Amino acid sequence: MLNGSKIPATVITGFLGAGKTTLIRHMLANAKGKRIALIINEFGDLGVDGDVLKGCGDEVCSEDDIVELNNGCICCTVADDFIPTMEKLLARKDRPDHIVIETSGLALPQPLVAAFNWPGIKTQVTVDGVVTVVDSAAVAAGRFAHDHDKLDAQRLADEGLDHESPLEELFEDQLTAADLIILNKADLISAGDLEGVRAGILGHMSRKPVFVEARQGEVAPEVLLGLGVGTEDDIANRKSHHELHHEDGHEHDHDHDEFESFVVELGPVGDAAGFMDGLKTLIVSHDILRLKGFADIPGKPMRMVVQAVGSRIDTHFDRPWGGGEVRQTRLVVIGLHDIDETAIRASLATLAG
Ligand SMILES: Nc1nc2c(ncn2[C@@H]2O[C@H](COP(=O)(O)OP(=O)(O)OP(=O)(O)O)[C@@H](O)[C@H]2O)c(=O)[nH]1
Repeated sequence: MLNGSKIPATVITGFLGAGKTTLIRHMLANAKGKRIALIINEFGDLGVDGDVLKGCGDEVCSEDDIVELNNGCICCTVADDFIPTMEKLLARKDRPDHIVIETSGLALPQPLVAAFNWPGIKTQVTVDGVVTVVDSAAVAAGRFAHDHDKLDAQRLADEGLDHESPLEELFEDQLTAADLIILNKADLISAGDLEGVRAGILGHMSRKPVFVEARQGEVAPEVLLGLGVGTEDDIANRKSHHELHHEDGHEHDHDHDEFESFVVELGPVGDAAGFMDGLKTLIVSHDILRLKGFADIPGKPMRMVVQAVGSRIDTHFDRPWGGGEVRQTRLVVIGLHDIDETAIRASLATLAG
């Protein structure tokens, strides 16, 4: 098959809460009839992103076109999950015009992009480009720069491990793979700080990808789709820390054991405002990296979406609870491996009342 007739696939990566789902929602709402298939991978097993996207009501994102892979990070389940999913997608009679893959915020894009070199895939699909979404406000606040001193000390003591924090390493690996970098959340910082973020990223890179600034993931689909890079042919030049480490002869599996996630199920939240205040304190005191899900607020016909990235919390009511649907509060919590799950569960139960 000629290159021109391959289906283009865009890989959207970026750390937890950077704005990947927001970017995809905006893209779908503005896709102008282009038939897009979505593959969504999440670290926590609650499937919030898929649910948010299915709830958007756009014609281009019918439920049939959304495949959720919630069985761990896509980079570790390429052979078992991703390849079979792609094969099924390609076997469909109504093949999509474009495939968009949202990786989990903890995934390394490299193994996923490399999978496009698998024989059954390479002849039919090409990676149009890797888009890395950056939470510019979090970068400006130093979120990815040596902020986990305890863990760093541990790693420094262990000769077998890299000497960077897991957040910093992952952030760099996701940038290393990028063809296009979206400096998202530009609304939260000054123009000067945004310039600082751009310069800081550029200073760490040997390649020079394209940068686009964004607010609320608002990037025109023509900018995101149609990069035409064929990234699978260049992925060997964009190695992750993990791959470089292996080349040095170290045996250290990339298995996400530096991060932990769990789902908390609660009853109705009596005092929504008090709950959010308490949540903010809890997030800071336990260094929760990401918390998201849905809450049942008594007296409200709609379910409330809860989105926390660091101590920033957004809430909104997205849709009415369905007729046969059990009203329930369900939150996924993600943190570093030593996160105190028992204490967090107990505090959340107390806060919900
Ligand atoms: N202020 C501001 N908030 C944003 C922007 N983009 C996204 N958000 C908010 O950030 C939160 C996380 O956004 P998501 O799109 O869910 O992020 P994500 O990268 O898909 O998150 P994970 O899949 O959990 O890694 C949500 O509350 C969004 O509304 C932005 O440009 N500015």
